[in-house]
Amino acid sequence: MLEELRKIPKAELHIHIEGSLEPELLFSIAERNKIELPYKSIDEVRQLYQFHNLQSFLDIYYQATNVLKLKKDFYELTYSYLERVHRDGVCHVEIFFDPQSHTSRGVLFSDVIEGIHEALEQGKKDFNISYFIIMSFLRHLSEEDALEILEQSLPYKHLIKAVGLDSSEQGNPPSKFKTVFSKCKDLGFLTVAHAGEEGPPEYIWEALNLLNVSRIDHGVRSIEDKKLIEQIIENKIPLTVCPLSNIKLKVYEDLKQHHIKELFDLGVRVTINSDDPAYFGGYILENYIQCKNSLGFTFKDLCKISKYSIEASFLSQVEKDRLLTEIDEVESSYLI
Ligand SMILES: Nc1ncnc2[nH]cnc12
Ligand SMILES: [Zn+2]
Repeated sequence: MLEELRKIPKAELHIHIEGSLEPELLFSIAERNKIELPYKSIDEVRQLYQFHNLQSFLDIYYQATNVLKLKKDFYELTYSYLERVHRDGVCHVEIFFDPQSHTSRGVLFSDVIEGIHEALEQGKKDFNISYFIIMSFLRHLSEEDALEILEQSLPYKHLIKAVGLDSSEQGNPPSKFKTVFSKCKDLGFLTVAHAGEEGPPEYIWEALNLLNVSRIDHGVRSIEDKKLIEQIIENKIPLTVCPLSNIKLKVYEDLKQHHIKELFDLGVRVTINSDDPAYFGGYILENYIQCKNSLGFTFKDLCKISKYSIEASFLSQVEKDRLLTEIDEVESSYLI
């Protein structure tokens, strides 16, 4: 079954490229950039990856991000991720990057986006993985800061498909970013937002009604609001769920308690993603496998979830139809 799961063409729609920085790469880039790390070994770093909530993770994530300085670093980070998920059967990625966490340290916006973009182009040639880039605003910063980075991004607008909203959720509701999201829409960007990871269902309502998002990132706390679930089902709003992330960040104590299967059974278009795979114990395929093992998803269910990931992507309908047919072929060859 593992081999069959690997073969299902999947889209990954919720991956922070900075969250794919494996300790090995962290050390090698730090050495190249002559940055002294506060840890001595890879093992010591991995031991730090015990989190009790989102903020305890973000503190370590932003610290590690500090080693990324040059275009070459962003290229290497992104290409390593693609090399890795190619083995998981990923055919399309929509990756987040957090420009503010780099430009605030003096890194050039151009180096960040060009490094990421060139790696994605190379990955398309080498692994046949298509892509879109999503620029994420850091919600713990002000809306003025978001407007400022939006301004800096405009020369690279052709490389950015959508904007998102991430970082510390509690106390930073989507409504804080209404103006910048409205400006982004006017400029032609699509929009997504993290909501209902740790924050209440009200934040999901705000993301839908005030930011007009195409997808909700995480969204697991929608289960607490019956009306919201009805709305999500009726309007076919996809949720980009990250099961192993939710366990590592203690949204749930155990995968068996996760609501993804309940949401799926209700008819919500859930997708399975990795979020920050270098920190959370698994890339996308591992998330699929553990959902199957802990929550009783069948192979057919997981094919349906992959189809949701294609349908929820920003690909053209022609591209979607081609990939949906490929999933049908994998599914029927397994079920024969
Ligand atoms: N899981 C997550 N939630 C919010 N912001 C993030 N940035 C990176 N990972 C994140
Ligand atoms: Zn995320």
